[in-house]
Amino acid sequence: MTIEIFDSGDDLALAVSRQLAARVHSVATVGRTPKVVLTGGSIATRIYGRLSAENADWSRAEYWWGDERFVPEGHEDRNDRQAREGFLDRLGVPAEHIHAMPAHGCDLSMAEAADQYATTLPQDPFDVVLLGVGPDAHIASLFPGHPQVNETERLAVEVFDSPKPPPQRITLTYPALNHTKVTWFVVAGADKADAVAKALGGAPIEEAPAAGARGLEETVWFLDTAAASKLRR
Ligand SMILES: O=C1O[C@H](COP(=O)(O)O)[C@@H](O)[C@H](O)[C@H]1O
Repeated sequence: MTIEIFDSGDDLALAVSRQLAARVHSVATVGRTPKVVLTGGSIATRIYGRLSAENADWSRAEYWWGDERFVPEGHEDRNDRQAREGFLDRLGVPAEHIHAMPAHGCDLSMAEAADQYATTLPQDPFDVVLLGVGPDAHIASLFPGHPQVNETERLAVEVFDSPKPPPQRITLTYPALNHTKVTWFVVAGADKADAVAKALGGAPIEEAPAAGARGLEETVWFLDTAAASKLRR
């Protein structure tokens, strides 16, 4: 596990966008399809806004989400809308490479929608899972004290009572999130400092869900100085 600390959120976003471009390029160069799991959240907006400046064949990659808000398609709260507007649409990524989670109004119950999404996940590990972290140390829509953190069978599950609005969501679980070569946490801001300190300080997943995510080959915490400010040196 590695921690990289940057002077600002913008510096962090620049570094992550460059490293993601390099990763996508290196996977594509050996003839594989890069498989990337996207996150929602504030720092993700800054990262996505920079990706078009990086020279990678973004259209070769396929994209999934770690979690999604169960609101209608195109709703401003959708994590897929954030990524589509940030880079997927701008860079012309083909629709068949974009594996968005089902939306409210899709004729499936939330449980059915979660199970249906699980069928879209690849058999091989993801190449990169990006994870934002909330001030309560949640990742994706795995929240402290919620039963989804203890799910060991289903790869995607429904959440009816997210403490952060909107309450209805679908989230990947640890068995899916951790089926990845690389996990990159992306965290900026002083309001995340306690969460980062807890997750890296060995708190149980029930208290700090971020503590339970890791890559098979690499786990990196990209932090700005504010988010890193409560880490013990
Ligand atoms: O609701 C969510 O929150 C987290 C973190 O968001 P932030 O704005 O506090 O950075 C995000 O990782 C997750 O994907 C999203 O649905």
